[in-house]
Amino acid sequence: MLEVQHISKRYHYQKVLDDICMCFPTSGIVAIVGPSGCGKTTLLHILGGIDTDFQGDILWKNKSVKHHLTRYRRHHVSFIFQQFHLIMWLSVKQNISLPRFFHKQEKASLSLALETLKNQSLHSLSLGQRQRLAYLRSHYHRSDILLCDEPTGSLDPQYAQAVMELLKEESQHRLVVLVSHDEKLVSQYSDEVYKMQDGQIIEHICFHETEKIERFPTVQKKYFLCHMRLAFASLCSHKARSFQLMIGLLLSLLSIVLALTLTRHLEGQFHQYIYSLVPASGISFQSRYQQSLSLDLLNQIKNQPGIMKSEMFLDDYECLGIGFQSERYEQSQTLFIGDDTSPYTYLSLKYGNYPQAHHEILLSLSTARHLCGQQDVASLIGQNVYAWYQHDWEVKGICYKIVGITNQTTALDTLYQMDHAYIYLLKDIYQYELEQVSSHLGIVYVHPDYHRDHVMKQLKKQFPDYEFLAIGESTTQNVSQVLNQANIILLFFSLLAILSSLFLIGEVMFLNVIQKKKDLAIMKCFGASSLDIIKIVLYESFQILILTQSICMILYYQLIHMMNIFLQNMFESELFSIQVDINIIAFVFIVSDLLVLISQLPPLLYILKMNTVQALKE
Ligand SMILES: Nc1ncnc2c1ncn2[C@@H]1O[C@H](COP(=O)(O)OP(=O)(O)OP(=O)(O)O)[C@@H](O)[C@H]1O
Repeated sequence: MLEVQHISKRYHYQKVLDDICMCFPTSGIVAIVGPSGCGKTTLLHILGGIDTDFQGDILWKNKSVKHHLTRYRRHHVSFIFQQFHLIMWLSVKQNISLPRFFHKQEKASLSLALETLKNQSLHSLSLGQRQRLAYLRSHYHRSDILLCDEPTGSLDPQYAQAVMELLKEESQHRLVVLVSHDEKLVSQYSDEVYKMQDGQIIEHICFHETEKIERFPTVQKKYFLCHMRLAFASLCSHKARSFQLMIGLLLSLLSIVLALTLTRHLEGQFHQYIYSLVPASGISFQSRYQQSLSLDLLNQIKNQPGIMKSEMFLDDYECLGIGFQSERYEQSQTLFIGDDTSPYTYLSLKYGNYPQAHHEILLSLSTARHLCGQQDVASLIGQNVYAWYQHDWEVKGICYKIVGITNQTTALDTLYQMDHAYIYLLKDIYQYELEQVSSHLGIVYVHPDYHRDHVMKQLKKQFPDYEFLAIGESTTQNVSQVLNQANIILLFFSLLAILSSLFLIGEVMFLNVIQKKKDLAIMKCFGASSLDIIKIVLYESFQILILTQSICMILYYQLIHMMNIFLQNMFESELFSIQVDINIIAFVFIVSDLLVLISQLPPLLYILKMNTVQALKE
């Protein structure tokens, strides 16, 4: 079944194998003997398909396998190495069953007193125990060919005999190729012997005709979970490094999800905040020719379809705020009030009624709370407050009666009153005629059922001498622009952070592969293909990533919750609250998965190019 034709091998200028031709039986023990350095191990590596750099050909069932050595090795060969080649970061049990991670095999019974060893640490095993372990591992893959390099070298005579007995039994069902210096054991157990010297076969002795049994390769199946388990064992073998890597990755993932969530949500909240300062239904107007506005004009505009309220701001009068102080204005006792004239018709009332007279006012709920301090807000109903106005350095107060409190929380403290009420009240205390009122800026509010742009178009048509502008639009645009720029900068830095930590993962995995290349080569000798190795390395990275992403998710939820509590305490309002954004998490996690995949290219390329024989010798 197995045949090698004209095999030659050079190491630089040294010819190690010189035109070797051999034909092996299907079963039985074939020994290769010769002095040290004659090329036995090199020949064994070529027979096993782990050394691919040679001249000549290998035939399996009369077909050349020179170009399919990986498949040939995985399906038909297993090894017992002179240096045992155990993987120190796997347990005794995992080492013995290594082939089962890559092949579907029946579970072999533990013999050779290994039952007692399986719970021991690998480091505590003696040389003999390790060799027995190496034997048992080869037993787990019932391959067609078992290649043994000095399988009894480290065993005492009693165990050496036991191993040879087992190999003899094995050789009933498969071909056992044995390299040994023990002439007694070789002559006692071998069916054929090849003698080598200086890289050549100098003698072939056949003791017994071996029976040719036709064997078929075992059914092979790869398990996702097996790769996962090996990846996890590898991850645990360098806990401190994995932990550091996870911390770095966690910080960058967390910073990017938080940065994106904050910018995305706060942008919406800023817009809401701006709208609460400058209502989205407002249109400001002024004369194109700098003429003063009149109450007549205001009433005309108010009668246009879609207009809820019109108001004008007096040029030289400024509202300073409200307070309970009736004698004189004192800044410390006065609550600053925004120039809000917005209509109250559609605001829902928490307490009291809508104003029926000029000196009656409504307060927004937040304003009422600020004004009454510790007291119950309902107690404000019916109370008098003084609104202080300034004109020509003269401050005068108007007495208002609080008749109601709305449900509104407003960004600026706000009072609502009847149309033009303050103009009539100021007229009385400052003693001016309505005709003398000077105002250059007016404002109209559009009914919620109407579209502001349409109403503005109509107004422009009806009042061509006046200029109409949607309130807050340019502010909103400016804020959007600033927020967008901040977004881009934040994104850029977060991306840098994530890229550097992913680069770190790539680098760490690359070092990991270099450090473990011997172990990976051992896996290759026991049935792992390059793809299996690649999967193990990839799964290890993804285990780190998924673990980190899970922690990141938990911390993200907690941090958002804490931030909301902080923002609510700071602004004393629920206006600023950040929502957990699953889309952002999904987006960041998918991008990081892709980047991890890309960062794994260098280690994966290294695995593909790895020289198994060289790696085994390290
Ligand atoms: N990677 C290598 N680079 C250069 N020379 C090598 C390399 N590996 C083996 N050799 C040389 O090839 C020759 C054959 O080595 P090999 O290990 O096959 O001998 P061997 O017969 O198995 O020896 P032993 O019985 O002592 O194990 C030796 O001279 C060795 O120095």
